[in-house]
Order: sequence, then structure tokens, then C-alpha cells
Amino acid sequence: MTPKALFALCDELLHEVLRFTQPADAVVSAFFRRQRALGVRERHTLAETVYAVVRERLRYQYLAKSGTGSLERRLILLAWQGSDSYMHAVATPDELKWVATVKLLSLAKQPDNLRHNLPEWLAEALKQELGDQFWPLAESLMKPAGLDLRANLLKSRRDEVRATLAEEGIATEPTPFSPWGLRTTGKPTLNRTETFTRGEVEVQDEGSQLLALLTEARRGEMVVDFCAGAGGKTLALGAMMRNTGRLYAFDVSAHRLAALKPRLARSGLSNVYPAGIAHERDDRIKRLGGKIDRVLVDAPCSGLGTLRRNPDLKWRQSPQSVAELVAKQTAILASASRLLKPGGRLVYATCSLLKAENEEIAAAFSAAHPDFEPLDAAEVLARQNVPDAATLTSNGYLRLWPHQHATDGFFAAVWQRR
Ligand SMILES: C[S@@+](CC[C@H](N)C(=O)[O-])C[C@H]1O[C@@H](n2cnc3c(N)ncnc32)[C@H](O)[C@@H]1O
Repeated sequence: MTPKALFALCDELLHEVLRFTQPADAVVSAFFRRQRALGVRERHTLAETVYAVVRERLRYQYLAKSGTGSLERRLILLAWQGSDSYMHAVATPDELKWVATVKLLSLAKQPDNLRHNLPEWLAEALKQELGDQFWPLAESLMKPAGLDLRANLLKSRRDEVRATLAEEGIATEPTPFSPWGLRTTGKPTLNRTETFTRGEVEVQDEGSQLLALLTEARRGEMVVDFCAGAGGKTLALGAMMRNTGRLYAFDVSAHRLAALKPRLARSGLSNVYPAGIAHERDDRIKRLGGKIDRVLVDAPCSGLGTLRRNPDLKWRQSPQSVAELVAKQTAILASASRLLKPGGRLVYATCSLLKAENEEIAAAFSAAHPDFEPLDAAEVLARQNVPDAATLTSNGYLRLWPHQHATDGFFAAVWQRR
């Protein structure tokens, strides 16, 4: 494809993504499905350029106030992630001069929003929560995330998986906290490796692995993954249970549960029972009331802890959408808790950074449910051989931050039913 044609496609894709009516990853995948002629590198360039604009949208829009041509073209020239030769083939000498000049502008004396690139409501909430840690967090949220993997201990060991991946050209390091985790650099195409097709490894952020560990799920138990989605945590729970007992994977989205099927087949698990539910008070939940040993509620949330991967979420969420999520989270947690037997374990988790979806939900649940005793997440993780577990928690809750722990932002609260 000629540089000019690639720029034209980038313009079209950026225009679609910046409408923010659909998740950016869905828009990008649908676009690539329509543009079959695009090669791997071209796709990479388009996606990375568009994501760079979304990540630092306020800064780029400010810089693009000068210059000529359509706004999309100016944004692409500023954020271009492809080769310089393409840039030189497409941009006029004046445009090249303009890009070089505006990129040197200092934003130090400009309003904060041009540096943190967050909507005002979110920046305010995070500043209140984090104080002087706000800026390190804001900076980390503008960087792309690395890729973490989880070794499937049902099929292999972490060091063995690391060795076979290395043989297949993928270098990894053990993650610092999760005993199953491996961290890669760059973006390797994992699904072409035999280690992956044999089911010995899955993609999973280290933070998600720690959430699964908080359940302490064991052999022979009855366990529910209440909001299982495509089953990232289900697979980890099934392996913790050593493929014994019964693990229900519930979700209201049949479409998401369908994505669990091929992953289950690779994983070697046969103790998982995926089931679509209509809502959190579905009859199936009532029938299982009081019978379950462990329940993980990986609640639907704003996803703001994943801004490194999904930077469009900051432009798609709002105080209104967060308020709606809070109501949903409260209802799901209350309903899911009824599944537990006395002595059973409840874990509520989100990938949100906001107190409203995290500590406030957990505190309200504790106040309304005196029969649930809060457990200290650091003690639970230490029992699961997580090193330095106390550095991962605050006030007894798991609190992971991209700038501190190099994971996505995660929260979890743990209770035991009396
Ligand atoms: C954070 S995602 C789950 C991610 C998944 N646990 C994983 O590890 O890949 C939240 C999920 O909650 C589901 N959900 C939304 N409302 C629900 C409800 N009332 N009951 C159960 N699941 C619900 C969504 O469909 C979504 O898949």
C-alpha cells in the first residue's frame, strides 16, 4: 500500500474512533476486517497512531490548533507511529517543519489538562484520591502496557513455560508478585506459539492473577465466577482447583461466554460449567443459594484501571455512567453473596481506579451484611506465596496501581461468611 493510501486509511479510522460511540478496540478490529489488504505492519502503524492520539488527545488537539489541513490529518502528523520514510513521502515540507516546531513547544505553563490528558471530572476525582501520586499515575496511564502471561500449572510449571517460550523466540521474566506470571517486552504474537496452542500459557495481567489468588480456591470445592466474561479468571480458578470440584462461570453476556469455549478447550479443564444468566437474581442463583464455597465477583466497572490498554474509556465514561455502574455493582454483590455457605469466601473486584466503585461499594456491603467478616487481602496473598503482599494493599483491600506495581489498576475486597 502506498504511503498516501495508508495515511488516507488512518484518517478514516481516526475519524471513526474519535466519535467514541463504540469501544476503540471494536472499531479498530471491525475496520481491519473490512480492509483485508492491510499487512501486519500497516495494521500496527494505524492502531498505534490512533491510540497515541486517543491517549494524549488534549495535548494533540491543542498543538493541532495551528497548522493546515483537516484536523485528523494534523493529529496523525503529530502522533504518527509508522516509519519516517512514510511520513516524508506524505507530508509537505511545510507540514514537516510545522510538526518539528510544535513538538518542541513546552506545555509547562499551560493548564494541567494538556499534560495529564484526562477529562476534568476524572482528574479531580483522582487528585483527591491520590494527592502527590496523581502525576506519576497520570504519566503511567499515557504509556502503553506490557503483556503479562499466566502459566497454566495444570499443564506445566512457570519455569518450563518460560523455557519453551524462549525456544520459540519469546523472552519473558517472572512477574514479581504472582507465582504464575511471566512478563514479556514488546508485543509478541503469542498465539502462533506451540506453548500457547498446547494450553500451557494464557494472556493475563498480573493484577488479574492476584484477584484469582484472593479466592484461595481449592480442590473439590464449589466455586462461582459470577461475572466470568471470556473467562480469564475462570481459567485461573479452574487450575487452582486442579481441575476438580465444580466451577460455575456465570455471565449475562452469552457472546462473552462463547469466547471462553476455545480457551477452555486449550486449558485442559473439565470442571468448568459456563452458564448464561438473565440478571443477577436469576433462578439459577437462587437454586445454588447457600451451597458455594467461593464466589468471585469481577464486577462490570468503568475499566479506568486499564487506560494504558483502553485509553478511549476516559472519553467514554462520565460521572453519570459511573453512577449507573455503582448501582449495578451494589446489586450484583448483594445477590452473589447469597450463594455462599457459612465459612465461604467472597471476593469483590474491579479494574476501576475510583473509590466510588471500590472502597465505597465494599464499605456499604460490610455495613449492610454483618454476617460477612472482612479479611485482610495482604494476609490472604501472603498465604498464597505472594512476596511483599503488604505493598499491594491499603486498609485491608488489594489496591494495584500502574505507576507503583506495573499492573493495570485493580481493587479487591475479601470477606468470609460467618
Ligand atoms: C470485568 S468483566 C469480567 C471479566 C472476566 N472476569 C475476565 O477475567 O476475563 C465484567 C463482566 O460482568 C458481566 N456482567 C454485567 N452485568 C452482570 C450481571 N448482572 N450478572 C453477571 N455478570 C454481569 C459483563 O457481561 C462482563 O462480562
